[in-house]
Amino acid sequence: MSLSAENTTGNTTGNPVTSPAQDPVGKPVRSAAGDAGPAVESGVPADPQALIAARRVRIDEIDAALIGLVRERMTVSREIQEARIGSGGRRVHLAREMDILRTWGDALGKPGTALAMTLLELCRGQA
Ligand SMILES: C=C(O[C@@H]1C=C(C(=O)O)C=C[C@H]1O)C(=O)O
Repeated sequence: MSLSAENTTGNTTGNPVTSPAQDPVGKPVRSAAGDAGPAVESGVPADPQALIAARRVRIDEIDAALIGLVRERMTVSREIQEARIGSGGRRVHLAREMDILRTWGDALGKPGTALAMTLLELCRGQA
């Protein structure tokens, strides 16, 4: 499964992006959503409701993929914890958790750290 972003322009608005190079005369072009109707040069979708509906379908797909990945992470994490406990160790490994919190914080800031704490709670229970 791939979570790679469809949009390589760095645009995070969810709005279609058109460039003068692709559309020099400003005529309507297909939107980034593909099925959300034409967009215009300004980047304002001609049919915002169609765009919103189409992009929500994609958000639902992304959420389903994320939930699947979280469930897989829980399974893998449990395997590690059980192996460690089975060989006389502890469930929690604080140094490893600090690395994970740093990774998420570096990528996404404070909310990223909070998200990582939630992930860790899901994976190993309350510390
Ligand atoms: C999975 C592990 O065990 C625990 C769970 C972790 C996790 O879900 O990422 C991280 C550290 C440990 O507290 C591990 O040590 O890697």
